[in-house]
Amino acid sequence: MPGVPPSRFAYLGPPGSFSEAALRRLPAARRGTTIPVSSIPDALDAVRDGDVDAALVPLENSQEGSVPVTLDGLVDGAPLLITAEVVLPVTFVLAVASKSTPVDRVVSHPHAIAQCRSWLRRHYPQATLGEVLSTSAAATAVANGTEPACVCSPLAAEQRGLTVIATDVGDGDRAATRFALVSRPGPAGPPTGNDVTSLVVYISHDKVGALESVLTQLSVRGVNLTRIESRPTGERLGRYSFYLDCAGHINEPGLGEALMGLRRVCADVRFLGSYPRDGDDGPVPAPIGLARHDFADAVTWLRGLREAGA
Ligand SMILES: O=C(O)C(=O)Cc1ccccc1
Repeated sequence: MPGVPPSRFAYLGPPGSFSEAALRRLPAARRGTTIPVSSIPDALDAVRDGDVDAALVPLENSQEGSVPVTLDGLVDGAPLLITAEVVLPVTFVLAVASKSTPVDRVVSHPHAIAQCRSWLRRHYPQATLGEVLSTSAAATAVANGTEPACVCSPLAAEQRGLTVIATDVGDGDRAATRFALVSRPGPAGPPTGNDVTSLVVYISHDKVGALESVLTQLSVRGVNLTRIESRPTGERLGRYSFYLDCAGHINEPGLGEALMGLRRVCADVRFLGSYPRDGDDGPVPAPIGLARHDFADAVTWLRGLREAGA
C-alpha cells in the first residue's frame, strides 16, 4: 500500500547477527516486527513474495568488498529498490562452547572468515575454516556442539552462553559493513542533499568505449561515482554488468539527466534506488556550472527560449 511505512522486516538471522544489529539502527524497524530468515536470497524472496515489507541485507564491507549473493539477488528476479542504507562498524570475537575445546576448526559467514583470516592463520594455523550462512548461525552451531569454534559478534556469543577466547580478531581496525534496506518498488523518498543512487548498467560489449561513455554521462552532469563493481551476467564468459553507486538523488536534475543519458547509451539500466547516505562522508562540491541551481537556471532559460524566443 503506497504511503504506509514498512512494519515487517526480514533480516539474515538467527538473532545476534550483524544484520539484526544494523536493522535495529532504523527507527521504523525498532517500532515494527523483525523476522530472522536463514539466507540472503530468502530475505529478498520474502520481500518479493509480500511476506514482509522490507529486508535488511549486507551489501559490502571494508575488507572484502561486495557481497556477491546480495548484488546478484538484487538483479535476478522481480525488481526491488533500496530505500535506506546502514553502515555498521563490526568487531569479531572467537568463541567456543567451553574453554577446553580444541580450536581445530572455525566457522562463520564467508565475509567474517575473510575479515579474520590473517588473525586466524597467525593464532590457529592448524585450524580449518568453514563457511555457514551467518555469524549468528555459526554461534548456534557452536552452542549445539555441531562445530568447535566460531567467529561472531560479541552479542551472538553472549546470547548463547559461549566462552569468548579472543576479542577483536578482525584484520582491520576500522572494519565496517554497509547494509541495504530493500523494498518492493515505489516512489523514492525526498532528496536529503546527501543521497546515494544505485544502478546496474549493461553495456554493449561490441562498442569501443562503451564503459567510458557510461562514466561520461555521469561526469558531464557533475555526478560523483562512489562505487563501481563488475559482475558476470551469467550469459557467457566475458559478459559483465556494472554496479554503480552515484552521489545524488533521482529527483535532482543532474542525476535525472544522467539517468536519461545512460538509458540512451546502455543496452539496459536497472535503477536500484535513491536513498540517504549513512556515515560521515558529505557530498563533494559540484564542479562549476553543475550545481543544482545551475541545472534549474538552465531549465528556466530553455523554457523561456522555447516559449518567447528570449
Ligand atoms: O552473518 C552476519 O551476522 C551478517 O549479518 C552478515 C555479515 C557477516 C560479516 C560481516 C558483516 C555482516
